[in-house]
Amino acid sequence: MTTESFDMVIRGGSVVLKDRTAVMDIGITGGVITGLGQLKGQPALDYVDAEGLTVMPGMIDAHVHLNEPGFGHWEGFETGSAALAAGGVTTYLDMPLNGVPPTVTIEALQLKLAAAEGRSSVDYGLWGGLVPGRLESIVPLHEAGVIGYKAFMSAAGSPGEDAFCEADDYTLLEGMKRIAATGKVLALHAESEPIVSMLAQEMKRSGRTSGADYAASRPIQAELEAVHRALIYAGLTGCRVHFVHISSAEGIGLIREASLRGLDVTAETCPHYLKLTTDDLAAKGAVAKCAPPLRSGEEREKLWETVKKGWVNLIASDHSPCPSAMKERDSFFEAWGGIAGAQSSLELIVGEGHLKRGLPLHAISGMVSLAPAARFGLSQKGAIAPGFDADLAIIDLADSYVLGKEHLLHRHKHSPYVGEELKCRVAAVYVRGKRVYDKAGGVAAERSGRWVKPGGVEERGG
Ligand SMILES: NC(=O)NC(NC(N)=O)C(=O)[O-]
Ligand SMILES: [Zn+2]
Ligand SMILES: [Zn+2]
Repeated sequence: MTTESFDMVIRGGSVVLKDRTAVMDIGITGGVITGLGQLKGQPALDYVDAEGLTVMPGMIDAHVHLNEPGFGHWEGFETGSAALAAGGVTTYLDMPLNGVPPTVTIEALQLKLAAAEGRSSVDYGLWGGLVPGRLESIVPLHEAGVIGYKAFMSAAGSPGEDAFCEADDYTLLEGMKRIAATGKVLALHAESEPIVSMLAQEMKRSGRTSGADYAASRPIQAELEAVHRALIYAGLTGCRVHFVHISSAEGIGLIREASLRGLDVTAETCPHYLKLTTDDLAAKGAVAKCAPPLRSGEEREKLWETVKKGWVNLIASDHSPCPSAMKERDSFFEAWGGIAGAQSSLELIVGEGHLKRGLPLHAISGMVSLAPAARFGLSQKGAIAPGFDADLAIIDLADSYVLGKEHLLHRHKHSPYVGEELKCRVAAVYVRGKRVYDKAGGVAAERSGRWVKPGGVEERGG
């Protein structure tokens, strides 16, 4: 493909395509990839030298909790998106529950959009919520352009008074029926409330409140029971379901089997289940607390096997930040559940998956970029190919470093990955052809992230 003159050519990088990696140039015009291949001799206004570096599609982080409106003191669009940009993320999908109010009505969606406008370094989509008593919001939220809907099958931790409630079985079934009619996806936190609340009560009653006790109170069976039930509901209602943060190989296997039987279901896991284990709960404390909890080293390796077999559809951070003091509680049960990992996902997965375990880069890119774009209808995004948005993460595979608090750009400087060696590093990030981050200069002052809706990009403001 040729063009008269590019706005920019990124020269000589190892470019990660859908099915292979190859050294080539990327020509960009008007924020879109317009040339790919050997572009030497073709004029451009600007050149970027990527020789010796790897150019991946920017990560699309499908699972991020930012806390605006209302709880910007936990995490805001500016700090959260800065961390994401530095981590090679070019689009993120914000979950509906950690802002106040939660995104369960059109009014709340408008508040979320107003809070985000002009303040995000990278593009973003917004999830709506499925909660009891709000079934009437499903269609208006769909029409307004939410990515899909998030529901919890066990109690959801959410800040503020106006809490985001878990869906009872009636809400789940009726909600799934209505969501099916919109064609959108229901993202499910699948843990059985009866199992986890019964076991948590037992632990707390007997004074067992360590990290290991917390993990034991949310066993893999809780995940499997909820996945089973939701798969049956998906079969009954025809609802497309995306299972977020699956923590076990068995859970991934159940979802994979159901998809082979014809259900429209996908599975997500997160970098923390692929990097950390229950040992880290003792070593690192509640910064490593999340739900479902971290699993054993043996389980982690079983999960990697499912990744290698291509059974995991996508990987997302589940960045769920909080003030650091909320991680410092005597009882593990009282600490905030959520891992602040936004900045490290891509570096971790490339390091652990490609550099350590030999997974090809295009397979990683498939899980972190192409699959989320395809699953959630972001047709302009997720691949390095002509006609796609020039959303790119340039990675230096030889630049390993130990993550320190000083690197973190999100609001509260804790992460379970502090002190860990990351085997590669994001060198520069482009969103629609604009540089939003580079290692030397940090995050660009101009915050040009836009709201993306399934089926296209919403132009808001300037
Ligand atoms: N309120 C949250 O951010 N919850 C999240 N917390 C985790 N994963 O520990 C989640 O996705 O369930
Ligand atoms: Zn969840
Ligand atoms: Zn989450």
